[in-house]
Amino acid sequence: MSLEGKKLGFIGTGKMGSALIKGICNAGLFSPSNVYASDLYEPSLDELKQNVGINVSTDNIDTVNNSDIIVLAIKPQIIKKVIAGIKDDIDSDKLVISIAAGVKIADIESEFNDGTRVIRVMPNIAATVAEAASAITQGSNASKEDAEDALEIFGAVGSAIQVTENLMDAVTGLSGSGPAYIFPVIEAMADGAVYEGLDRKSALVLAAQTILGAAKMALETETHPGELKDMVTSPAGTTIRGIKVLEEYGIRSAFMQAVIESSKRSKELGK
Ligand SMILES: NC(=O)C1=CN([C@@H]2O[C@H](COP(=O)(O)OP(=O)(O)OC[C@H]3O[C@@H](n4cnc5c(N)ncnc54)[C@H](O)[C@@H]3O)[C@@H](O)[C@H]2O)C=CC1
Ligand SMILES: O=C(O)[C@@H]1CCC=N1
Repeated sequence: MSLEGKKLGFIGTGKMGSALIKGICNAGLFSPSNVYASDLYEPSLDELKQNVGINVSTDNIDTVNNSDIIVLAIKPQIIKKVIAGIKDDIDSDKLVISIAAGVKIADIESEFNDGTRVIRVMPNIAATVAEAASAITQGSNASKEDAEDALEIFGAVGSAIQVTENLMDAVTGLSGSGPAYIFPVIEAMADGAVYEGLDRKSALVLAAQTILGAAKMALETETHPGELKDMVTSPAGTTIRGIKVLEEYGIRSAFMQAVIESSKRSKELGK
């Protein structure tokens, strides 16, 4: 196993860095003693040290020096500044993984010293519960083994595929941002049932489980979603009344447009 004996570092332990650290440690892919993380915000480091047992520091150089693979989990807007602070401690033995939305591999590589191995990944927040959908793409100095390592890391917290870099903005608009499109759907569906008299707790459980079940069917039956929808929709039944309302509100167009706009923003962040 190519990850054997390797140490994993995270620069940035905000929402996504923490989600990945928790998911990866829970999956048992790395023991917490082989995981290092740094951030400027000490409470998030303390939480990870206490609850997960990883090594933490407020100095990014500690993360770099202790790790073979370094995940940059900081905002796209500060990635250049953060790289400037670590680049001279990164040699060709280390692999850098950026999860920053929009930021192109060539722009990351140009901030590092020549020859730095870089992989770009777009994960999502469901890494915390080992259900992330991630796509990876390989930089010009990264090897096939580096891509395999990245697929193994992100595959341990969900499913991970490899794409060409020109598709990373589409992935960002779809699965990177996607959980945030679905959480309000869960809340809104539950609201409908609360309106009809169901208690909030039961409504949220049923709404979330309904989305989980529908997603699992789409993945496991490999049946077209239209056909799955037809399986639920009885002639003159209840479902078609609900579907008519969703169509009247332009639900398909709304979701399509959300993915397109988010992808556009990802492209903007890369400029
Ligand atoms: N939140 C999400 O669902 C997803 C986020 N991403 C990407 O992940 C990256 C991080 O996003 P979030 O975790 O949401 O942001 P966040 O704001 O929650 O976390 C960023 C962390 O970086 C820390 N930080 C700031 N300056 C630093 C420095 N100089 N050195 C070390 N740490 C520093 C902050 O204190 C903060 O804890 C972004 O590039 C984003 O595009 C990618 C996929 C999904
Ligand atoms: O909203 C964002 O910019 C980040 C990237 C994908 C999900 N969250």
